[in-house]
Amino acid sequence: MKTLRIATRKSPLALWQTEHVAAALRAAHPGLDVTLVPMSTRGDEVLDRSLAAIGGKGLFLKELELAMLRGEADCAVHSLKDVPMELEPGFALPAILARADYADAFVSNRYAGIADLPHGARVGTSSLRRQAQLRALRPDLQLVDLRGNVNTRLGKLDAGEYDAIVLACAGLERLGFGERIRARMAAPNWLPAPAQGAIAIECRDDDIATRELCAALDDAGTRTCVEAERAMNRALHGSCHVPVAAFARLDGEHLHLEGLVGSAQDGRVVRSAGEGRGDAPECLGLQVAQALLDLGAGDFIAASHA
Ligand SMILES: NCc1[nH]cc(CCC(=O)O)c1CC(=O)O
Repeated sequence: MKTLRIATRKSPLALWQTEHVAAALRAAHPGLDVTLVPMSTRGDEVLDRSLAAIGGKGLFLKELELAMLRGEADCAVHSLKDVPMELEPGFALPAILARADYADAFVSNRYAGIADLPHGARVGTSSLRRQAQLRALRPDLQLVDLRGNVNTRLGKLDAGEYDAIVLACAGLERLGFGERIRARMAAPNWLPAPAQGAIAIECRDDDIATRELCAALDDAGTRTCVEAERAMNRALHGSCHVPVAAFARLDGEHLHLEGLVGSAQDGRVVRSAGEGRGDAPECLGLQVAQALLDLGAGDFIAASHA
């Protein structure tokens, strides 16, 4: 019997997502023996500093990639929004699964939505993208850092540390916390992280057998949309240092992309949108990135790197 070992982070969300992929792989390939290889990453261990400060999202991938290079795992499962725009050389994404809800969630024990928050309310989020959009909507809010996994963040909200927090709907739904979503924060008023809600499988570029097994789970429509979003972000030198948001949807052959770049400092945002063909998502990503730069997005990007 063939076996496939999947490396995963140990957070409850990562484990849920990897179990989900493992079940789908078993269903697609009866007789395949799929096992999990749970691992700790630096991104999970260092919780007292912002992700941007300790080196960005690649931290969640590195240990898993090393395990694949050492031959201890065949592939790894990630939230695609945590995968850097430039994949490490020698690796590929043989499957991007059908996207779950892409939207963010307003979560609070007292208020129904952003508009209900009293003046100066404390809102927890460490995402620069969420901070920039919150500042643009409500300059009076007090934005407070909030790291840790989804369960930890909900725990801090319940302990009264925040009036509200913002999380991804997908992560809440997957962990069975869907009823905690007080309001969906969705396009066009509020944009998600590029690829939010999409799960990806990563493996070694030269591991053809693993690539073929995983390819059975690929969702072409999701891949098209997230390629446009990621191409836009890449062209803007997006990382977690720069507040960039993007959302694409495919309507037949037409691909629509909305993008936003914000300033985490002062609540200024620039937005743009474009339409293109579903067979050329990167072109559309570049086009919307250029439109954002023409509107002055470069100033925010330069300021974030200063
Ligand atoms: N930043 C961590 C992270 N990475 C992916 C998700 C949600 C699941 C997804 O986007 O598929 C989350 C939690 C959150 O932002 O609330």
